[in-house]
Amino acid sequence: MTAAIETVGLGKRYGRVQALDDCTVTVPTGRVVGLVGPNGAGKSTLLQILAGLLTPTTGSVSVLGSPPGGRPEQLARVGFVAQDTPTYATLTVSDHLRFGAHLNPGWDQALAADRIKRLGLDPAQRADRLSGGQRAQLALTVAMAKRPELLLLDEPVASLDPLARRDFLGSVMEFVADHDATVVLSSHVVADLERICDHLVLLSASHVQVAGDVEDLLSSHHRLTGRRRSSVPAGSDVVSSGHTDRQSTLVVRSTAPVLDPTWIVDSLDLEDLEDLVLAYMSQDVVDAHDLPMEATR
Ligand SMILES: Nc1ncnc2c1ncn2[C@@H]1O[C@H](COP(=O)(O)OP(=O)(O)OP(=O)(O)O)[C@@H](O)[C@H]1O
Repeated sequence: MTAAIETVGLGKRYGRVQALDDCTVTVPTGRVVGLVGPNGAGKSTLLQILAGLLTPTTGSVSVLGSPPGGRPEQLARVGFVAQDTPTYATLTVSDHLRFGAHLNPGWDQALAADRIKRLGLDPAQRADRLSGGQRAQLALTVAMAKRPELLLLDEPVASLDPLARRDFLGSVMEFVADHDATVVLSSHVVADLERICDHLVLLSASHVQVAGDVEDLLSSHHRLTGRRRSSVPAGSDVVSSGHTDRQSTLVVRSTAPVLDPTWIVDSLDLEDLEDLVLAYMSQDVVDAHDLPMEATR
């Protein structure tokens, strides 16, 4: 099956700034992807490359099996809402829908009109008189009514209050369920996205630190508790570590079960996802040699 997104060794340089480096990611179709990373990690750069708005400096990228951007048929398959949820200040809500219909051959007017009605937006209201949350919903409506196979949303909930955030994410979930689309949402905070994402790509300092289905990420990481200076189990990579005088607690990555009897091994669940992401994000990825313990690898 064709991947929704496939990048190999992707890099983007702006002058002296390496915004994205050696980024290799495969996202299967039908996933809701959380693209998570701190400020300046390269999230917007990656999304703009996927949308065909930026050309990479190195590497290759394929979106729905073709190079991004370029041909109109390819552009019609991808919806993109940029970070500042762009709308046209002096155009009304209904102008936006007319504009969308004019520019997009696959425009779904029924979907657009139904969403505007359900959101309680006044079709005659100018975009610059809408609240931030309403503007975000309008931009999302226009992107959804294109009926894209891939929807790219750059920090869509950053400026929304908790209620608007819930409504917005609910709309995204509904769209995914109804149209079998792939969605990528970026955020600084995994807590924003963990309710709806089944796949994560974690960018930090322009590199992909970890990527995969949430279920696989959780099952390939373990929390170990044991005597300080116990050996790190063979085949495990230490993601984070904490120590008291007598005890060490590690989060390790290991695809095989950890069978070392010197450690109590706990599996991770969805509640641990944020801590796991934070450990990677803070580049707390610890080399076993730095640990106050013997490494058996
Ligand atoms: N047009 C540009 N010219 C020069 N440098 C840029 C440009 N756009 C982005 N950068 C730099 O590239 C790096 C990655 O920026 P990018 O906007 O992709 O990160 P981000 O993860 O989306 O950040 P944020 O979460 O703050 O939006 C940053 O160091 C940024 O300063």
